[in-house]
Amino acid sequence: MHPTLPLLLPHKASTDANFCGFTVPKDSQVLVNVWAIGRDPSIWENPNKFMPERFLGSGIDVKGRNFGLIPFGAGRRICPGLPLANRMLHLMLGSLLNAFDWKLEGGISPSEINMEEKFGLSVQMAEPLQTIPVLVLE
Ligand code: HEM
Repeated sequence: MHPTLPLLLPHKASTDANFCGFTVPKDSQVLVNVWAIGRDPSIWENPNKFMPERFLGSGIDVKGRNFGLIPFGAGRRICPGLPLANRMLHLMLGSLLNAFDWKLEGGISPSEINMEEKFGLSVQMAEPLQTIPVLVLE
């Protein structure tokens, strides 16, 4: 899993809270490590493997109902742009795949793509993906 914001946005506890036996004092800053949740082998089989087909028929989505996968957060502060992002991503990806045939620069095969990540406030590919679009739709 490759969440855009590996620690979501900083949250603050509005009251003292008990979380899995730990006391979270009022006013603590709380960071949710969704990157680590996505790499937890007790939740995901082969967590480091890029396997989008793992979600086929699983019923798991990114809408904040499955806490193993919350790239948009969850609860009251869930990303309000989720419905827009969800529509735009499908539209953009569908249009790009429909209009172009994609080749990898240097003639490398898809399995050779370096999926390592570079960390910051957001996660990026350590080695940017270099692709060559070949127009198939006039
Ligand atoms: C793929 C695209 C996007 C991803 C992965 C994403 C992810 C996130 C995440 C992880 C948060 C923090 C949630 C939390 O801390 O619990 C967030 C908050 C937010 N996002 Fe997005 N977002 C995306 C697109 C958008 C778009 C398109 C908009 C606006 C049009 C938007 C507006 C916001 C706003 C305003 C917040 C702050 C909400 C709050 O703090 O109450 N996001 N987003």
